[in-house]
Amino acid sequence: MATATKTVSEEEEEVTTVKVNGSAVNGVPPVFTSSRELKVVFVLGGPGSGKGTQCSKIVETFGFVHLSAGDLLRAEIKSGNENGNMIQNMIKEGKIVPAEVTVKLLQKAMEESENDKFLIDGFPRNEENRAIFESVTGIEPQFILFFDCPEQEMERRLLGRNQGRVDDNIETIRKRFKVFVESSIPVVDYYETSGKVNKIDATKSVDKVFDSIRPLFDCFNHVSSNGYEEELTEAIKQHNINGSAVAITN
Ligand SMILES: Nc1ncnc2c1ncn2[C@@H]1O[C@H](COP(=O)(O)OP(=O)(O)O)[C@@H](O)[C@H]1O
Ligand SMILES: Nc1ccn([C@@H]2O[C@H](COP(=O)(O)OP(=O)(O)O)[C@@H](O)[C@H]2O)c(=O)n1
Repeated sequence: MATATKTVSEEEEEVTTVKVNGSAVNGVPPVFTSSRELKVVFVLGGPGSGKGTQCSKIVETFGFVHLSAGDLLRAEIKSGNENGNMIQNMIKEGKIVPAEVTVKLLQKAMEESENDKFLIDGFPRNEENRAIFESVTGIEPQFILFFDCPEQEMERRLLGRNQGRVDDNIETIRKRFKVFVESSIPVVDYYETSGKVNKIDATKSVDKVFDSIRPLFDCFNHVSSNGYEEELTEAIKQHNINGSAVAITN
């Protein structure tokens, strides 16, 4: 009689062979257990550049799931998990939490969701974030949204944010800016070499910023006869022709 119980070897097989987007990294297969073809967009930019604000609008209009690495880490502190104290101290100091912790939270959130389109906000924040995410999930991002904003404007926004965050004070803000320039900009540079970065002028009004983002997401809603990949490539090309070729200003 057939039974629902899997043998150990069947379970091993499932974990190592049913994987997202396929490829093994350095010969080690990804351990992600979902078999869905997930589409991921990374949303990067300095603290206070408006990432979360725009992610909410993209979710409303294009049906993505918003995963904020910072929000997931803050929820972990609240949950009373053993890592909570360490995470709290890192955030207070504006430091980047070890990638295994953050990747595990992102992975769990993606596996628990039934959606297949994710905006991953505030991640990868350094090379370690990027490499571990890639090796664990096997996911290559569709593209990167990079919010370009001068520090003076980000500082003004953060000091007015009023969300009671332990890191929105001038001392920690300065540390976060330094970490952003030293650790996060190199990740943007890395993706720039494969033409995946779409720089957004984040100094404009919320609605104007969204207008400049919108064409990059249209292809997720209506796929032309050329197919989704071609439509996305064309949208990225047009975005760059329209005066936003990547030139990091920090
Ligand atoms: N385009 C904008 N112009 C002015 N203020 C903005 C703009 N976008 C966001 N803000 C405000 O700036 C603060 C930081 O925005 P937020 O989306 O939380 O940034 P991030 O997620 O990049 O840290 C918030 O108080 C938000 O309301
Ligand atoms: N990938 C990430 C994202 C956030 N964080 C931590 O969470 C803090 C807040 O990040 P956030 O993305 O919520 O906020 P912003 O700094 O973008 O405003 C960072 O300064 C880091 O201490 C992290 O360690 N690793």
